[in-house]
Amino acid sequence: MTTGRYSDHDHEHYERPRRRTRPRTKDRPTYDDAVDARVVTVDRGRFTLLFEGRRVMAMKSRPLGRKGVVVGDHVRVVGDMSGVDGSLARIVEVVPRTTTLRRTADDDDPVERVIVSNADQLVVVTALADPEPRPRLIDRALVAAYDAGMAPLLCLTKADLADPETLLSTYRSLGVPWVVTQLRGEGAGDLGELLDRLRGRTSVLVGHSGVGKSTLVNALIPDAHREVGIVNAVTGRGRHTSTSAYLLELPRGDGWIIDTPGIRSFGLAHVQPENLIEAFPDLDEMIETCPRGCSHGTGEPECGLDEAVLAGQADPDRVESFRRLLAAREASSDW
Ligand SMILES: Nc1nc2c(ncn2[C@@H]2O[C@H](COP(=O)(O)OP(=O)(O)OP(=O)(O)O)[C@@H](O)[C@H]2O)c(=O)[nH]1
Ligand SMILES: [Zn+2]
Repeated sequence: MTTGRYSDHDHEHYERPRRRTRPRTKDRPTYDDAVDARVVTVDRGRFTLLFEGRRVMAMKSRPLGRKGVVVGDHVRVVGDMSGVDGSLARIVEVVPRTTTLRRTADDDDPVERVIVSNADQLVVVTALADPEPRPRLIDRALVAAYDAGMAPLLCLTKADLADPETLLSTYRSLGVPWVVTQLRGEGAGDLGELLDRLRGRTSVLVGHSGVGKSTLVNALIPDAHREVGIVNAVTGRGRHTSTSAYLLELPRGDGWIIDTPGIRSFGLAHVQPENLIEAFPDLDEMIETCPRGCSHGTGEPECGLDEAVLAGQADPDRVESFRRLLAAREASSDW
């Protein structure tokens, strides 16, 4: 018997349909004995899975073909699930993803790739000072979040060093929720507000080097042991042994976070103005009158957004913020 479960469903939109070189086998195994697990991290083709509270190593099995398996994936697995040294299970299916976050193409790899799946919140970690906030990068992260259908959260670290007001004024009209944290200096350590925002969700933490992301992860999950500090003077990167994303469970089952030491920028080339404006329901209805092919950017002739502003039907700050994000798609800046 064949089931649809192992058909060649492709959840990765970046992949062009591939010509099938082998006929679909009628007698493909159905893996009734497969169990559910979640991908914790990926290292050179080997996957660390979480299964019944323990870590199990696994590899992809043949039926998956070239389909990617990424951190955050819920997978179906067969084989040795003992997790003992040297054991290796096999991933036979990737459960359809609810969200995907991609990193940008780069010189080494011209394809935008999914790096993390099934996260519902993107936490943009930014220091209020040392290093200075980089609004362009925040904007790009927000575009990635809106496009992926993930809720954005600004996490402003090092509140002992600077006041958040200047930065927040830039994001107020976007309505992005925010929390401030402080893990050094007097009165440091209260993460209650952040924990409230993380509870019951899977959150991806992104941020460029030195913003205090590892410090934060270690404070949230004391046995995470993420490496802190020492930025390499030559590469500008932290001294991470691994650059892969890593899924961690918050204490007391309060939710999941995915740390992403390796992400240096987001793939936004695929983001269409129409995808982005969907995250702005108040503006979405204003573009119905736009001429065909309108990109809704600044200076577009007869864009419905301008008309709505003139008619007092749209908040000019909202329109400006939307257009700023639209323009941030094109900026190519790394973390
Ligand atoms: N003043 C101040 N310093 C902080 C705070 N949180 C972290 N730091 C310091 O900022 C530096 C960078 O912290 P990390 O946690 O390594 O930053 P990171 O974002 O993980 O950076 P990479 O490891 O390079 O990816 C360290 O020296 C921390 O001690 C804070 O709340 N206030
Ligand atoms: Zn328009």
